Amino acid sequence: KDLENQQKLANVVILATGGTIAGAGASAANSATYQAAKVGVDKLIAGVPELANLANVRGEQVMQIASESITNENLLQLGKRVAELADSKDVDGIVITHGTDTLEETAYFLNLVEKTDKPIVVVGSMRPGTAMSADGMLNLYNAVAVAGSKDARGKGVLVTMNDEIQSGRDVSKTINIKTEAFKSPWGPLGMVVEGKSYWFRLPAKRHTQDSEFDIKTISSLPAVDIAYGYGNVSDTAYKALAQNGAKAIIHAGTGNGSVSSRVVPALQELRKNGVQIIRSSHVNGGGFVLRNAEQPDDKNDWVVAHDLNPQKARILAMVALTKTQDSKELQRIFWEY
Ligand SMILES: NC(=O)CC[C@H](N)C(=O)O
Repeated sequence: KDLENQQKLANVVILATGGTIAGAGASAANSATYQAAKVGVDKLIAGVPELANLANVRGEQVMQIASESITNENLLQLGKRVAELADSKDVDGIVITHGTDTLEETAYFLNLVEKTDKPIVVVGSMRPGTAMSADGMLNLYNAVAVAGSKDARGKGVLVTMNDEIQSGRDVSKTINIKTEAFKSPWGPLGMVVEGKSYWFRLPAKRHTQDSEFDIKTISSLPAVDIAYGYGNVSDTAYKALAQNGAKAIIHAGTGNGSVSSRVVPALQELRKNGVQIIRSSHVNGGGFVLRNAEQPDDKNDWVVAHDLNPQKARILAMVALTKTQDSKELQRIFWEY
C-alpha cells in the first residue's frame, strides 16, 4: 500500500541554498536576531514530516549562504542544476529554499532561463525555524504542494510565501519584519491552503519554455550595476561603475525613473562610450517607467525598465546582454519579459 502511494505521488527535489528558512536563533524569542544559513537540507525536510504526504521529497544542499551574498556564479550554478533536474524523467517539480533578501532576483533569473514547464518554486521564510510562529515550515509545505501539482506546470517560476502563490517575475520583498513581506504590484496568482492550490490569474510575460534565453548556453553574466537616484545626487557613482567595467547601469530612479539634471550629461556621455543606460524606479509600490516620458530616451538611446524594479532590471539586463548589445533589442526584451 505504501509503495502504491509513493508511486502515485510526484517526485520533488528541494535545492537548499541557505537564508532564514535555514536559520537558527539563540532562543524562541529571537525572531529577528539569529544567524541565517545554519540548518542543512535534510534537517529542514525532517522538520516537516507532512511533506511525505504531498510528494516523494529529496534534498540537495547546493550552497549554504545568506542571500545578500549571492554572486552571479552562484546564480549560474543553481540555474544549471535546476535545468539538469528539470531534464530528468524522475523529477516532477523543483523547490529552491532561499534567503529572502534576493529571493526575487533568483526567482526572476530562473524564470528567464529555465526551459521547462515543470514547476519551479522558490521559497524562504521571514523567521528562523527556532522562533515562535516560525513561517518556514508552512512556506516549505506549500512550496512542495505547488511544485508537486500538475496545475502549476507552465506558469513560470513561482514563489510561495504567506499562503500566496506569486509570480517570480513580479514578486518583491516589501518589508523585512513581517511574514506578510512578499508582494507583487499586480497581485498574487493564487493561494495555497492545506496543501491544495487555488489559481486566479496567469503571468502574461514571456517565461521559461517561451523564453529565448537558456541557462545551458550561458557560461557567464556581464557586469551590470545599479546607481540610486535622490535629491542632490552626483554622477560619481555612475562614472565609477562604468570605470569598473559595468556594461549596463540600472538607474534606480526617483518617481517615474526621472534623472537629476546633475546626472543627465554623465549618462549621455556613458551611453556614447557604449554603456547601456536603463531607467527604472525605486518607488515602493512598483514603478512604471515609460519611454520618452520624463527623459528623451529615443534621443539619448537609453532603455526603460517599465515595471521592473532596479534589482530585477539588473537580472534581465545581464541575461539579455548575453545575446545582444543592441539597445533596441534590449528595449524589446524589457517590454516582453
Ligand atoms: N529572511 C531572510 O531570509 C533574510 C536572511 C538573509 N539576509 C538572507 O537573505 O538570506
